[in-house]
Amino acid sequence: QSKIYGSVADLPGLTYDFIVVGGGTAGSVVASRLSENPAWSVLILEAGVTNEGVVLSEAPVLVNQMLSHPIWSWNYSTTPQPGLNGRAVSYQRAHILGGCSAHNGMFYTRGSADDFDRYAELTGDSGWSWDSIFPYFLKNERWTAPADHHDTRGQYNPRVHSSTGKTGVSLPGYRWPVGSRVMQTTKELSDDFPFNLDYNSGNPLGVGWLQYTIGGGERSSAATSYLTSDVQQRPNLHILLTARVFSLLSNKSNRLSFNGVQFSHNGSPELFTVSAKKEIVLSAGTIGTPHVLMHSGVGNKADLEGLGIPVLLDLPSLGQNVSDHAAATTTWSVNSTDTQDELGQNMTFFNEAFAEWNSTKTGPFTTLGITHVGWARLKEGDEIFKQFEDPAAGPRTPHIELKFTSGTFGGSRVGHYFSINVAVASPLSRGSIKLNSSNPLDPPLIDAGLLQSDFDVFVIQEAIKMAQKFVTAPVWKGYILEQITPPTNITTDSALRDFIRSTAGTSSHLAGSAGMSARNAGYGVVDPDLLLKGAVGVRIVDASVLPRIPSAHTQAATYVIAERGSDLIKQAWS
Ligand SMILES: Cc1cc2nc3c(=O)[nH]c(=O)nc-3n(C[C@H](O)[C@H](O)[C@H](O)COP(=O)(O)OP(=O)(O)OC[C@H]3O[C@@H](n4cnc5c(N)ncnc54)[C@H](O)[C@@H]3O)c2cc1C
Repeated sequence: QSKIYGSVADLPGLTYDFIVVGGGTAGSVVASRLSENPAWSVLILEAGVTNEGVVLSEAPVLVNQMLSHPIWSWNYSTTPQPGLNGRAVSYQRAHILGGCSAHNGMFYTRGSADDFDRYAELTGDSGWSWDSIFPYFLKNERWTAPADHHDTRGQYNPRVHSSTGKTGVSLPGYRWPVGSRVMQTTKELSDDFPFNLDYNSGNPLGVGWLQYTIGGGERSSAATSYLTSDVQQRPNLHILLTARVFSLLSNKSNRLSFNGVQFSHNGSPELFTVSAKKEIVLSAGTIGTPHVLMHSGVGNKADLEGLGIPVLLDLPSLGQNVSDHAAATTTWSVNSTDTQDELGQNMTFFNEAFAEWNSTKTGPFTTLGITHVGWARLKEGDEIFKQFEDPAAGPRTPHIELKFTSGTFGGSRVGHYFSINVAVASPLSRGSIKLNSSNPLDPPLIDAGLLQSDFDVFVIQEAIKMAQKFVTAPVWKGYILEQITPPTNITTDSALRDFIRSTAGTSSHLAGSAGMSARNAGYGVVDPDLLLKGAVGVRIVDASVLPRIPSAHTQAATYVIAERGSDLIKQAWS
């Protein structure tokens, strides 16, 4: 008896202790944890569709096919980005139970200890420090053998992992040969690219084996790891899919208090209302959460008034301070056919690999072509720091990310390649989420702020130079044939910066639109307990509360926010 309901009429009632808006990465965790208490009733309202049987989500290698399909996406675009020479870029957000964890790149990267220590400092709550958060990483993570069961000694540090959590994490389960060249480079160019046994230890600097949210050869999403069939069958947990929340409703009291949620179902124009006896937990993500709140009358007063939305709470920080990891790619053609490109060009190989994955969950379908990831800092004392304040959280925090990829990164191109996708790990750029109209069905204005700061362009420029240095190690001789991107006729820094602005894109890591701040701060959206400032009844638990984007892909940080957020809710109501 799955508690996923097909219609509003089938719901057991219209009042619950907790209503979780958004069954995404964080929302799935919160609903799962809160419904551990059989005395509490929990309802998830998720706008997207089921994750059941979606092979493009389950088979790790098929993620790009999933991303090109509109049914599992909100199909957003950014506003024209001045930092990208005015280009507007497509902006992925998942429209499926499990949220972005069900269609992301599965990188499992926690960030630096400094990142979390800075959260503690910014919020005045030591509970967000690395040491305090560390047990939540372990509570979330279920370290798993890679799909090929290879000997993983020397590829990670077991002391910083846990095999008893929920979300499957593993090393690559199919070893593209380029991985051994990357490892050899850490020996041949060890000053620039030292090997790091485990970048998830709190000190990510160096090059290490990539850890993925993959278990048993399949993607492990928040839905598959926290909303398992036994959890879904709890009598106190209820899930309604294709339920699009329009706004939160306030009740009449002295203090602004929200206790209702208005939503549509299956795209019908009829609006329904459900009530929360204890709390509404907003987990609609960095775009969805401010969107719902602004349509509820919360946000920048002038902006809301300009759209004719009655203002209940003037909260100018809502939707501000968002950031992402802008990224660009360097690509070389190689003297080998044994790269991941082969899957896109050799149908026999593709079909055999798919059949292998279907029968044993092994083979090339169990991973992406990325074998390693590197994290690096700009040179200490670089001239750039005279012009810009260093945005990195501390000395263990990278400015640069390098993703070492067998094949083209995230796309297709005829031939065989090695790529290094580079990203700004600690961006200075900021963007915003704003409403476009008073119609809750209209997408918001998404300004991801990509490369808005010249500092971030400088970081990508230096990262591309690092990538080019990487392939000068002797081990690449005879393997690398020709540099494809950036084109070799780019010989000056200013031409390189032009290339970056005209080709760079997003990592889809948008965070920070409802940032945490200290209780007494005159800015921010939630307090350190994740409660909406200036109102009662609403807590925000998702990537929007990150006061700074971590120097890492954002799902691990989202998982720990959700785990700690669930504990904060339990403590408040027990
Ligand atoms: C393409 C892509 C690749 C990525 N790759 C990686 C990676 O490799 N590693 C990594 O660590 N991170 C990655 N990320 C980022 C990471 O997945 C996200 O930061 C994280 O999952 C965000 O979690 P969340 O809970 O904040 O939001 P989400 O997971 O987006 O959850 C929000 C949920 O709310 C629902 N929702 C929104 N609005 C409404 C509404 N009005 N009514 C009802 N429901 C609503 C959405 O449908 C969604 O299910 C990637 C993201 C994307 C998009």
